[in-house]
Parts: sequence; C-alpha cells; structure tokens
Amino acid sequence: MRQQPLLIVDNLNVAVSTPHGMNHTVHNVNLKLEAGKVLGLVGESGSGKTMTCMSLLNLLPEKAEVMQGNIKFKDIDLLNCPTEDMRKVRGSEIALIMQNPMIAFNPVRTIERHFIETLRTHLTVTKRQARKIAVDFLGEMDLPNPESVLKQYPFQLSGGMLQRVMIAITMSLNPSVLIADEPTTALDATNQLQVLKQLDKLRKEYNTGILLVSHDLGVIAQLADEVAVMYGGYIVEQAPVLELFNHPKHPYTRVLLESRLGLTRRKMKSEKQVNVSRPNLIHSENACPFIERCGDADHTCLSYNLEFIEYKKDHLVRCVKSR
Ligand SMILES: Nc1ncnc2c1ncn2[C@@H]1O[C@H](COP(=O)(O)OP(=O)(O)OP(=O)(O)O)[C@@H](O)[C@H]1O
Repeated sequence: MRQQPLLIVDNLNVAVSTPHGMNHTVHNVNLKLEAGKVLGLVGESGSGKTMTCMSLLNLLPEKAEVMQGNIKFKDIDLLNCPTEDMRKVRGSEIALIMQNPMIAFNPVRTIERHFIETLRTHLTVTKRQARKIAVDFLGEMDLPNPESVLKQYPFQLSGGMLQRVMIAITMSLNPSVLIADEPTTALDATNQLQVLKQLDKLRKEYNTGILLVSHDLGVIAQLADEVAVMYGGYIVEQAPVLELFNHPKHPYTRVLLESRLGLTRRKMKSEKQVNVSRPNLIHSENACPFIERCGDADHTCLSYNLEFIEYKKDHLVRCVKSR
C-alpha cells in the first residue's frame, strides 16, 4: 500500500530574469517523494534539475523565481513559509548534499569543528555529546578510524571520504528528506559505489526519502525506485525504475539508455547540428522541448500541447508519438 508522500511538488514553474525577459527553466514539474524511497531525477546539463532542487529549499539564485506551483513538505507549504521556519526545515528536515563536498567545507577548520558546530546549531547537545555523535555517524558511513578523521582538515581526505563525511554530518541531524545533487559525479568508480552504498543504507535504516539527481542513468539505476527524466525544463518521462529501463517511451530516454549501453542506433542531432550549446529552452509554446534533437520528430510534435500521456499505470510520458 502506498504511504502518504513526505514531499509533494505540484506544477512547479521557475523562470530566470535575463536582459531579454524571463527565461522559463522549469515547466509544470510534479514530483512525489515517500519516506524510505529514492526518486531519481535524471537529465543532461541545463535540463533544470538543480533549479528544481533549489526551489525545494528556497535557495534559488537571485535572478530566479518560482512563477507558479506548490511545494508541500509534510504539512508545511514551503513556498510560503516564513524565512525563520524555512531555516529550521533546511538541514534538520530537508538536507542537501552536492557534487563537490570541498565547497561545503571551510579549508581551515577540522572535520571535528565542522561536525560539532553543525550539530550544535541544530540540536541542544554539549560538545562532548556532539563529538560522540560524530564518531558514531562517521563509523556508520564505514569511514575507517573516525577518531583520526575528526582531526583531519578537508584537504587531507579523498573526495569520496569527504563526501561520506558530508553524508555523515547531514544524517546526524536525521532529516526526513535528503536531496543528493550529483553526489557521485566528482568521484572515481570505487568511491562512487561506496557513496551509493551509504545512501542506500540511509533509506533502509533511517527511512530517509532521497531525491537523487544525476545526469547518469547508471547511478540512478543502482538506487532509485522511481525515475523522472528531465529535458529542457520538462519532465518528459516518469516511471518506476524497471519499467523505465524495460519500456522507455520518450525518444530522449531511449537515447540516454542507448548511450549508456554504447548503442548508437537512435538518431539524435548533436548540439552542434542544432546550433545550441544547451537544450533550447525558448521554444514555441506548444512544441515538444526535444523537437530540435529528436530523430523521430515531425509536424505533429510542433502542435503538441505537452500534456502527460499515461502510457500505463504510473508510467507517464510527454511524447505525442507514444500515444
Ligand atoms: N544562476 C543562474 N542564472 C541564470 N540562469 C541560470 C542560473 N542557473 C541556471 N540557469 C539556467 O537554468 C537552466 C537550468 O539549469 P540547472 O542548473 O537547473 O540545470 P541542471 O540540469 O541542474 O544542469 P547541471 O547539471 O549543469 O547543473 C539552464 O538553462 C541554465 O542556463
């Protein structure tokens, strides 16, 4: 039986102010995340993944703005939540880990200082209690010799170790939701596997709901229960992970899967061919966002109104050809 989602994103639209007007970067995004589940958000650079995540935390860049939509976490309306309440939600209820953990650490402070200060900002604990929690959580993340890790400075640890320290700090606050934005992109294969293993442990042992953002379907495949594929600011396909891998319906999802498998049958125009360096987000209002790069596109894709089609239960696709 399905449980009540922890996080519900309903019709999210985000735009960035540019000298030429508002550039709509996220369109009509709907997401649901349940406790203990992993929702994968996959798409190439510029597809709107980070903008979606930052909207959840009210951390959009200065020029970006939520134009429309609702974001509900438990019973809290996140888009209309007072700044002070949002500060409490951030970190202790909804936590974020990013691609490059080094950015999150102050290079002249030890891991111990980072850990203790973060814990004492959010929880009423003594230094000694905070230290004990730090040692326990570093151990939970399978970091060898937590006592010595605490004494290190960030630059003394490998990227993979630092990412696991970041996860340990984040999880010591016991958030209900973890947003992991490209958590393994900067890591080598061994460290990537370690970090994914730890994230899996979090959802199983702490019942954390994880929004896992990646441009790599391979990473998503290892952890996600459900996948949303983003292109040009739209979710173009959404389905349970096995269903998506076995029956991809959107041409972009197929390209992603085939490139992962090293197959090159499917036609997709390169960025150079369509003369854009990123997906063209400014397109005819009713056209499919993938039209310029899709090998299967024809005139029907121009007048498509971008509604989701329910291919089957829980499998939604935004492609007129999938009807
Ligand atoms: N600070 C910003 N100011 C203006 N436009 C931005 C800003 N950040 C992102 N954008 C634009 O918003 C769109 C979505 O970007 P976003 O960062 O969400 O994509 P992404 O899928 O997370 O890509 P990446 O993996 O490269 O971060 C892009 O077209 C990008 O150019």
